[in-house]
Amino acid sequence: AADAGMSVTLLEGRPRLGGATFSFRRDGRWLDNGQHVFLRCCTAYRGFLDRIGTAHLVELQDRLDVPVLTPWGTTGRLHRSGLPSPLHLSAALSRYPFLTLAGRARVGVAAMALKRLDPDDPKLDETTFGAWLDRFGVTGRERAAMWDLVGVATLNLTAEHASLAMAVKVFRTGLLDTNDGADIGWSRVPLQQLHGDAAQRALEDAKVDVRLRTRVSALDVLPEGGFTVAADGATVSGDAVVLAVPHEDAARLLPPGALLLGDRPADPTVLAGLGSSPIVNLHVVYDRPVFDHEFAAGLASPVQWVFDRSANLGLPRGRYLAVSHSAADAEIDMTHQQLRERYLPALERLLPAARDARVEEFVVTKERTATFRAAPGSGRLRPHAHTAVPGLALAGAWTATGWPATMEGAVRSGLAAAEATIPGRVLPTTPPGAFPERTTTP
Ligand SMILES: Cc1cc2nc3c(=O)[nH]c(=O)nc-3n(C[C@H](O)[C@H](O)[C@H](O)COP(=O)(O)OP(=O)(O)OC[C@H]3O[C@@H](n4cnc5c(N)ncnc54)[C@H](O)[C@@H]3O)c2cc1C
Repeated sequence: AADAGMSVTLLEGRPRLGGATFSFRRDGRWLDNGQHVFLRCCTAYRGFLDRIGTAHLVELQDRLDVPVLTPWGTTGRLHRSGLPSPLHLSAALSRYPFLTLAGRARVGVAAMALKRLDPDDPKLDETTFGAWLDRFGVTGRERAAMWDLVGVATLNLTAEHASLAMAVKVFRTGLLDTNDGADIGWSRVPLQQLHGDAAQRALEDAKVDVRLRTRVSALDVLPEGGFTVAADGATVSGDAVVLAVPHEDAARLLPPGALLLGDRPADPTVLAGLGSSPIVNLHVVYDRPVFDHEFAAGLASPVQWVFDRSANLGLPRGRYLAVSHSAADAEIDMTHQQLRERYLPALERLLPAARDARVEEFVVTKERTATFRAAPGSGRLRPHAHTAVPGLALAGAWTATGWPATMEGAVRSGLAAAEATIPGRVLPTTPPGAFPERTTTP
């Protein structure tokens, strides 16, 4: 909005920007609240990094390549070639050691059927991805070895709970529509540096009045037009408001009659139906290198994904590992000790070098409401940016972005909300598939 020439005030309840992507200091070291990755197909997110001047601080694989580790020592690889989709995955599939010949055929047939589905078809939001996979005779083992490996990390739900519509979006956009969509990217620096701090600098350069530690308690529509926002004893007024808070907070703050679902008025309390899905991250520092990869997925292990974040702490490679566990309903209430007893032996089984290493630090970060639950029916509960009140727009990864709860969805929602509040103004957007040199003021 500031790029489009608006005078903008940003009210943030926390003492920092960055929202669900943040870092914290512990014993003088920066740890992220949770490992965040993006894919090459996340064009709006990558455009956002470019806009705030941090695109050079991320790594993006030339080609998708994921080592898949097992407790019995066999390592598989999910990787792509330069061939056009779907041939780009055929070599990996034919050599993937965790599928039988029949299993590979079933994966191929299901992938081709999935490519023909439209993620915007509301019917797909009425069933689970798991129920759909069952139609192809996909076994539990194949589901774990292929579909959940990608699906759980991106949807934050297992196939048996995830909406088919969201799964189609992820697998089509990432793996099937183009050959390079799923190349994986990650930050080389703490998230706070990549997002929050850099965004604050970019906003202030764009003359945005950024007010931290300013929690909004009420949002009112004025009879004569315009809005007032009450925040920590102060009142800010404006011609337009973007409400960019999680859905639970939006439900409390939305003025009566404002929410539209499918262009019909809806009571904001229905947003509670979006629910939440937790993520648990474990940060383990060893006294010596134990890991040979940048990251890897685990199979038949409580370790879903493990990342080498040693560079983040200025340690030699392979010493600081971040273990990311999505759809963590069973783990979220475990104690520190229970998580330690579950994950350290599991890491030793996947990484033989960890067996002789000493654990110097074991830190747990839990995000109970990490994302909304992308379950069947969630599509109906995700509003578009515009509301029934002209000048009031909604933003957030939970709104109707077409994406699951991701950084990409969050950025897309922000652009849509800014456009919705500025009638007649065309804002900089990101052309699909392109990584813009720089987002410019129109
Ligand atoms: C542990 C974890 C791992 C994840 N991994 C990935 C990943 O690998 N890849 C990926 O793409 N996505 C990932 N995500 C999801 C991604 O981080 C989120 O979808 C995205 O950041 C949400 O952005 P948002 O702007 O919608 O909401 P948020 O980032 O939650 O921002 C909302 C902001 O509103 C503020 N706020 C709330 N109420 C008020 C109020 N009353 N007044 C003022 N301010 C208020 C909050 O303080 C917050 O800063 C992960 C999330 C978590 C938690």
